Amino acid sequence: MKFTKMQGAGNDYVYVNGFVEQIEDPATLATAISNRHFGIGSDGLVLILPSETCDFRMRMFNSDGSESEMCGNATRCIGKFVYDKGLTDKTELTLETLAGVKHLTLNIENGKVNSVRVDMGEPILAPKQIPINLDETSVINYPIALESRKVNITAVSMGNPHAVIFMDSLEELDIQKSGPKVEHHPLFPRRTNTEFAQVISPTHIKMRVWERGAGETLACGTGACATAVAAVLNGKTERKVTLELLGGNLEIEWSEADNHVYMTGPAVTVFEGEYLL
Ligand SMILES: N[C@@H](CCC[C@H](N)C(=O)O)C(=O)O
Repeated sequence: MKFTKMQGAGNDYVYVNGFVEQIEDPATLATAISNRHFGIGSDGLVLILPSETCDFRMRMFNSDGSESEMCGNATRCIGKFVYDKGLTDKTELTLETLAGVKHLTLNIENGKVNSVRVDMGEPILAPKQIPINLDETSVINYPIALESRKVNITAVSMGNPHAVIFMDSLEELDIQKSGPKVEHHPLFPRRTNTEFAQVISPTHIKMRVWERGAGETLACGTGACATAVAAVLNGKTERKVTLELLGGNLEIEWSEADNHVYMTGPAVTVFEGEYLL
């Protein structure tokens, strides 16, 4: 199987051209190839597929084999993959995902894509749709128990579930301990991605992420969008912010005009190869 390893702000996936390769069991393949010792090494697997309604279709699998509805960093890398490889010459693309249609704008430099702006759509705050088992209209700065501790979460779906926790400082964060506890908290019937965020200024947030099905990653596009939305809902920042992640920065804007969240960030090809199935 031919593959391309790509990363967006350090969130790395193995990308496979599903127009050419037939993948019978992507969940099992995702687990095998993601292994950083016995596989290619990645946060998961992304399939680029034909679509009946859009230019392309994405399927994304975490490193534990679970399929996610959405992946922000992968949408940007798909934009780069299809343009740089000549699968399209369009710089405005539609992408079908399990979380609806996403609109991509490719920024070209020297004939190649160097960054991508994605219309990530409207954030979802209704608990049933996130999903989180609470009878509230929205879950903003809501206290939950993590064993003996209490933390306040803001729950946002960007097509996939996120719990955002604001902290005074990320210095004291033990993400290997706290991440899995929020991911598997009984309030979240389909588990959750978790963002730990420190507001640096009204236009700058530092963030670390514990991803559902993958553990800590260097960046999460949907997580950055959810964090920007949560920061506005909690009165902490302006609507246009820089999200500083371990693997790089993402520019996020929650537009007042159309309620959509816009994400701009890098997309990088790391290497290509063949994997023996
Ligand atoms: N890293 C991604 C999100 C990946 C999906 C997530 N782990 C889930 O299960 O929802 C991003 O860039 O958005």
